[in-house]
Order: sequence, then structure tokens, then C-alpha cells
Amino acid sequence: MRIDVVTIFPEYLEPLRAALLGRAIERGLIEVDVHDLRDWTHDVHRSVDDSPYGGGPGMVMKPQIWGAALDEVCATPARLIVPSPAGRPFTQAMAHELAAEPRLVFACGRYEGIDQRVIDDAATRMPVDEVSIGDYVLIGGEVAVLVMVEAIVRLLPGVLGNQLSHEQDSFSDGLLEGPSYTRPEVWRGLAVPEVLRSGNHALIDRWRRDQALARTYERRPDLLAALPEDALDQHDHAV
Ligand SMILES: Nc1c(O)cccc1[N+](=O)[O-]
Repeated sequence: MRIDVVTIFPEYLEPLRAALLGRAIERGLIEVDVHDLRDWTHDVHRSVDDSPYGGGPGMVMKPQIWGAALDEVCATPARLIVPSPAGRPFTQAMAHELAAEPRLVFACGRYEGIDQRVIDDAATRMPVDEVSIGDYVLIGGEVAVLVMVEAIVRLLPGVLGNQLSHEQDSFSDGLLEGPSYTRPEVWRGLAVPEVLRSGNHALIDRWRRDQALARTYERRPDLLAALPEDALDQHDHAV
């Protein structure tokens, strides 16, 4: 997979080159290029924004600059992702969908966002998704790109050491992950649940499923409601 990011703060994306993602780049599993939007400006101040039509607070990012940048960066086919508080919610299912794409381009807005015509124009030439990582206000889209790229790239074959681990993720079966434990057996008077030390894997699997159902029921009943009809079997009793 090739990933391009267009931003006015390229340094914000440095974490993409660290740890597991950095190793995926070194191993050629992914290619990441970060572009400075200001490289497409021509004025002495390298300005990328202007005041909004209709008035209101803040500034809007200029269509001419973004248009020139995306014309060049998206000259070869790509799916354009625009992090936005007004976007569709980013979910594990969307991460899987985007992990199947050969090329993703992320456009990081700042200020009050990018002139809408940039998105409308791009959508005439490529798939464009405005995507939100959550209902809160950020200063820009860069941190959302870090979140999405990590969630997407970890799904690619070979990136995670243990391929099985992402198949047992939270959300992989539509439920929250239950609690995890490791040594010591007792820590500050708190013991690891005995079933996990029983060696009975059928019982352990049942316990883990029950824990996931109970935690999902307690913290995210919306996920339970969204489960497909056949997701729960006769052994599942969301307490
Ligand atoms: N929430 C937010 C924002 O305020 C600005 C850019 C991107 C996002 N987001 O992806 O959720």
C-alpha cells in the first residue's frame, strides 16, 4: 500500500516512521510520502488560507492551493480521505475496507477546514471520504491521520508479528475485548481469574466471550444492538 499525506505540518506525521509502522516502511510493506501543502503556494507568505465567505470566525483553506496539490499528488489513482468532524465515523470495519485499497491520500485540513469545492472537485475524479475519528474538536486533521493509518496498516499482511492478534482484536467480532492478565498470579492481593489458569481452553474461550459480552453490554450497548442476527448463539447471555 502507498500512503500520501498532504499537510502544512509535515513534522506532525513523523510518528508514522517510528516503531511498527516504521518497520513496515523499512520492510517495503507500505510506502509513505508526506507533502507540505505550502510547496504549492506562490506568494511570499506562502499563505494557504483566507477569510470565510459569509463571515464567521477563523479562516478557510484556499481551493487553489489544495487543487494544485491534489492534482499532482493524486495524478495516479487514489482514494482521498479527508479527516473532518463532519465525516462518517471511522470504525474497525472502515479500517478493514481501507486496508484493501492500493493507495490512500490523506488531506489534512486546518483552521475552519478546506473550501468545500476542493472536495466536490476531487470527487469528480476519485473516491473521496470525509471521515471523523470522534465527536470532539481538534486543531487539524494530522492526528486523525495518525490514528487511521495505524488502524489500517496494522491489518496488512506481515505488519503484525502474530497475524492472529488482529483477528482477536476488540471489534473484530463486534464486541469489546474482555480483560487481559499476565504474571504474577497474585499482584497487590489481586489474583488472576482461576479459569485462565485452568488449562481448559473451552472454558477459557467461554469465559472470555462472556467477559466481552458483559463489558460490551455495560459500556457500549450500541455495539450489541448493531450485531448481525446470527452473531449471538444459544450460549451467549449478555448478563
Ligand atoms: N474531530 C476532528 C476535527 O475537529 C478536525 C479534524 C478531524 C477531526 N476528526 O477526524 O474527527
